[in-house]
Amino acid sequence: MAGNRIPVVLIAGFLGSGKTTLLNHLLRAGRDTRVGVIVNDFGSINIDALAVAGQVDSMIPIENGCLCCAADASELDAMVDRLARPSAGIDVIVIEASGLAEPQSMIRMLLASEDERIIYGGLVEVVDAAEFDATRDRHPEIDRHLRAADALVLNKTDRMDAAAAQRVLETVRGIAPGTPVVAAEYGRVDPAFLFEERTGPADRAGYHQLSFADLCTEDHDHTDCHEAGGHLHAAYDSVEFTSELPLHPRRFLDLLDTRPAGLYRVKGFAAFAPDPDRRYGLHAVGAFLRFTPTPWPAGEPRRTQLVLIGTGIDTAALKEALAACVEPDPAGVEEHLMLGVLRYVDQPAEEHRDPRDDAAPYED
Ligand SMILES: Nc1nc2c(ncn2[C@@H]2O[C@H](COP(=O)(O)OP(=O)(O)OP(=O)(O)O)[C@@H](O)[C@H]2O)c(=O)[nH]1
Repeated sequence: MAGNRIPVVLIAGFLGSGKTTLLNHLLRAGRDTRVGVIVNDFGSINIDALAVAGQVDSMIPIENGCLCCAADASELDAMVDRLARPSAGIDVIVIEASGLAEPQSMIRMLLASEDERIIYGGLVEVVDAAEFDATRDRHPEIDRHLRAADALVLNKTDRMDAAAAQRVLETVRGIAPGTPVVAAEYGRVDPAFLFEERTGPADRAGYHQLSFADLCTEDHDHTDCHEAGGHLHAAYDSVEFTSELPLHPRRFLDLLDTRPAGLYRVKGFAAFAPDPDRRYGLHAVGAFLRFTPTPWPAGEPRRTQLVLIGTGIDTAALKEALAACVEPDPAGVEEHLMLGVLRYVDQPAEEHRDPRDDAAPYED
């Protein structure tokens, strides 16, 4: 009976748009809803999974490759099935796609699922309002992603003035006419916008959830884009970096401050030699850079783990440069060298922002 099926909601959006932040918000705000989560990150270190761990009823991380490139749907099917088993008591399953995912491929997999306990609950596309024009210039295929969405979250509106936000809103509405759009800061949207309304009656105004047939019509487009290199993956490389020894703050900051424009996304956790008791969550999205220090969770190794994603980057040189940031003699590094890092730490002045809404894990 379709009415009892567990909806599977897909959250997608370009690199750094705020998918994990939105997911963390939903997990906290939708207290009465038991959410099962599948998190698919681009690299082999699943930073996103680390960022939601501990806040979720049931989570399955997927590393090493984007789900949308999986040859068949069976892997995804098996995971969804695990979460949908009655003993898990899950009300809704949310899949966070990687920032380079091709949402149509994932929708197709979900619609093809023969699991009778689930039903595709729609695609929610997160848009970074502040980066929207630049991202669209580089990747016109983003329009196709917006058109596949059932709901759009225009995120990061705090990073621009009201007129600019309105202009982006109108552009987005023009690309995907009829699709509900909600403006948000730090992914703070009413969970009902994603969970209940998205899985509501298919005939209400504005609702145009894609059917399998719609996707097959777009297949042509999709195949072409894979082959012609239009798929977002085709243009991007990633570097993963792990170190058991802490980093030298100045050397690491120099590397970040001079990062090439193509290095669009950096995320992870850093350990710095002069501040051994704190773990520095790190996010760079385009030119934006921020560190979020929190105490190291008890029992967790004080290890630096980073994922760097970019286009036209020299991955070998980047790995070498990162290795050169490792400090073999942590005790000899002076504390004042942390000042450069602290420039990128948010001050508590951001009163209206609940820091727990950030993608970094605050619930130690
Ligand atoms: N100013 C501002 N920053 C935000 C907002 N939402 C998210 N961020 C920040 O943007 C950065 C990236 O957020 P994430 O939630 O990790 O983005 P993501 O889409 O999951 O990233 P990928 O999985 O790498 O594609 C983090 O530093 C967030 O704190 C927002 O509304 N305003």
